[in-house]
Amino acid sequence: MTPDLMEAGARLRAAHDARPPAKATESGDRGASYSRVVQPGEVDVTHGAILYLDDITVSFDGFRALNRLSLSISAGELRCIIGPNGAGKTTMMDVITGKTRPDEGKAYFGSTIDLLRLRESQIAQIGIGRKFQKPTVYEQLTVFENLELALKADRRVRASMFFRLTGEQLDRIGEVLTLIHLKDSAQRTAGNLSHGQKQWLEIGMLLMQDPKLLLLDEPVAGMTDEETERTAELFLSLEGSHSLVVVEHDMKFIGELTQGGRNGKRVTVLHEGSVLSEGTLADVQANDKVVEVYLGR
Ligand SMILES: Nc1ncnc2c1ncn2[C@@H]1O[C@H](COP(=O)(O)OP(=O)(O)OP(=O)(O)O)[C@@H](O)[C@H]1O
Repeated sequence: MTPDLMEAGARLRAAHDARPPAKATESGDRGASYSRVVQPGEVDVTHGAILYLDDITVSFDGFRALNRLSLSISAGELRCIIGPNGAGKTTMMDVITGKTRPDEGKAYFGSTIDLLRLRESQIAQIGIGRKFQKPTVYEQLTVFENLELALKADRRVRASMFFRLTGEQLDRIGEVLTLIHLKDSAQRTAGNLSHGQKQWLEIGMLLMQDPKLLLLDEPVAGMTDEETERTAELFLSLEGSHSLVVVEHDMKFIGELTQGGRNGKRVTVLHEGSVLSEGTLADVQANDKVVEVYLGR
């Protein structure tokens, strides 16, 4: 590994650990009484749900960004979340990933892991990966190096200094390169990729950490039609082996996601911090309240 790569890894880890929660009102006292040891990769989905939010409320200076939000995502499900600007979609992701602490409610990963007792870095380690809207790849590194770095992101700096890729890990990088359509670009500098390719690379970096649940915030914003279609194919290929929550405004993309893959895919419409409607895309599009919210009637 090059010194540059080691430094980048150290910076990534330091930045990750240093990030404070936006609101830290309850993690300390709630966690103290009956904490459990979190084993990486261990999620109990025997009851079917991989994510369970119950009555979550988040207030900012008295304004309820989330208002008693309840939502359940099944293991292996691909769930689309839509909603007008300000509906609370980003705040919901922030609660799941530990960036924002709710005032009230419960958030469970599987049936046993209480997310509200974990720090942001712990939540990432137990298998919840988040893709933000803007791609944040290492522009000066190659595509391959970005994926290699993602493998090491959860290692301590000292361990990563002596880290060598095993054959299995090389195979995994190869698999991910194929999945994200960047096999032929492995040695290209990430800064030279198109916007869509950078988005795929970042999704690939998440996949390197083998998340059980992927949270994807407006993944196709700024993509061409062809890139959007390929992204839908990619997500559909992950359905089943991963659980995906996709927040998106692009209804054509939502249409592609709901028509492909498993049948009966559900769409959740958020409005004013709560679930306004949930069902198939046809169900929610036919719902009068949804039409009213979107068309302002
Ligand atoms: N840190 C904050 N302080 C004050 N208000 C906030 C904060 N974060 C979010 N809000 C408000 O909470 C509401 C929900 O915001 P949020 O970003 O979750 O909505 P969204 O559905 O993701 O919107 P968009 O589709 O525009 O990204 C908005 O009215 C927003 O202004």
